[in-house]
Amino acid sequence: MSNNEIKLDYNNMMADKLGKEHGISFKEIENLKLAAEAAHEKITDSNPGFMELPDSQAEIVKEINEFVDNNLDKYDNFVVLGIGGSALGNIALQTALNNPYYNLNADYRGEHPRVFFPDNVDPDRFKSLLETLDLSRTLFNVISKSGSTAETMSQFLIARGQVAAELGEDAIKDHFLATTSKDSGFLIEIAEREGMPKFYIPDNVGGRFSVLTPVGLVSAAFAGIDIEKLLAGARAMKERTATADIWNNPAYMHGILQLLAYKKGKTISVMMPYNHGLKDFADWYRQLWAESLGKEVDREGNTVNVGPTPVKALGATDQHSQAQLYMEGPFDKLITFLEVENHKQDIEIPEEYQDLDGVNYLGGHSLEKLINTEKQATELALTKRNRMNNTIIFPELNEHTVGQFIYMLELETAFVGELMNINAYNQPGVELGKHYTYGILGRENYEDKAKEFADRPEPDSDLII
Ligand SMILES: O=P(O)(O)OC[C@H]1O[C@](O)(CO)[C@@H](O)[C@@H]1O
Repeated sequence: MSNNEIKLDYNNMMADKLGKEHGISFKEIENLKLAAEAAHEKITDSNPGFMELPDSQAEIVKEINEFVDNNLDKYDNFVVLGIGGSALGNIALQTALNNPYYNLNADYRGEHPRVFFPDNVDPDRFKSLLETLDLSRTLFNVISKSGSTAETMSQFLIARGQVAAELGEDAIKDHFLATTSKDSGFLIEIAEREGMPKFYIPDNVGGRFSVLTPVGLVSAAFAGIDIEKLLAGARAMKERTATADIWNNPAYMHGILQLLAYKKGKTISVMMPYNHGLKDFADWYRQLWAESLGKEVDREGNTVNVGPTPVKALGATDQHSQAQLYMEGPFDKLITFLEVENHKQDIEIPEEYQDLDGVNYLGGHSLEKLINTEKQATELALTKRNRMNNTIIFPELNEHTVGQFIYMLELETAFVGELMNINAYNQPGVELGKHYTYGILGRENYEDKAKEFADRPEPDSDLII
């Protein structure tokens, strides 16, 4: 096992640690062996688009790196306009792999631009960003697979309007690039009309599985992240997880444990990194898990209404916010810790106040020692209370380990989808709310939704207090 390999420690999921009621037996895992083999076969046969990415991106990586090299000196700011799968992976990569103060400190950035992910359509947040940036030194990457997401297209229209007003219509092509489907949606049409540079999202890769396509790779490369190493990490995990042998496949084993936990009533899957750099990967995981596995019907069309609820937490911060609930509340959670053995930097706690025993024990330790000890202490405390927990261990946080992690979680999601006999690649449940918005805002062909909204029952004022 190489030093740069992430590992799964699932000791604290097992019945010998947690007791029969709350733990999992080897037999329960073994009983899923045949189902796992069948799921493995289905996945390998259908070969979902995300599985090809570690091997198929060499050309596009070259193209992205060339584009970045040719454009670095033109921009001080790089802004991602996108939401959901078109933003979360980008944010997670930036938080995990660049210095936390990258945007504030030119020494950390070198020749690379500041990066911004407005993500939401909160007017205060977006207007303030545009007021803050020098638009003549800003490149916007408009990312939308469908090319029609209301939030992203609104952000684009506003930013486009301001660039055109300040710098002229001819400047649009120099300040916007489009990352979208090659053959469908409105964004590709706009990009062509404007002469904007374009990167394509493969049709067979869904938004939440797309961080290793230009969706995540372009902003990462602009921010100085080594995208070849990222893909090499994904490739290493792809090789490791090519086996149907659940005992040697961390993606499948984590998936099986999550499924067994769900069946035992632990319907909440908490991801809790003890490393601030991984906090936005817990957010990325939330979308991946929720949209993929939260489904009304199974593959045969039977109503099943299934799906674990993914929750993000952060150690040590949430020890002072959530730990009470995790320790003593309902037995409805499985906690996956993310631990980084060697942090990028460390800092020693000075030895002061030797006469104060509530403070003096800290001196001489480092913050890495403190945060990793707190993780181990929380892990033991939870285990003593028969609370399911397991850990994905990163030897270090770097492109290679992050690439492994992304691929592992994506494969795990696809695998659990197969075991649950649901389609993990669609998200029909998000449409109705979008359609009401279209109708209310006057989009053509959504008049029935506008009418349904207008005709909705008046709220009972007695119930508004
Ligand atoms: O990339 P797009 O098409 O703008 O979609 C953004 C997000 O919206 C969703 O379709 C949900 O509304 C997600 O699945 C997707 O990641």
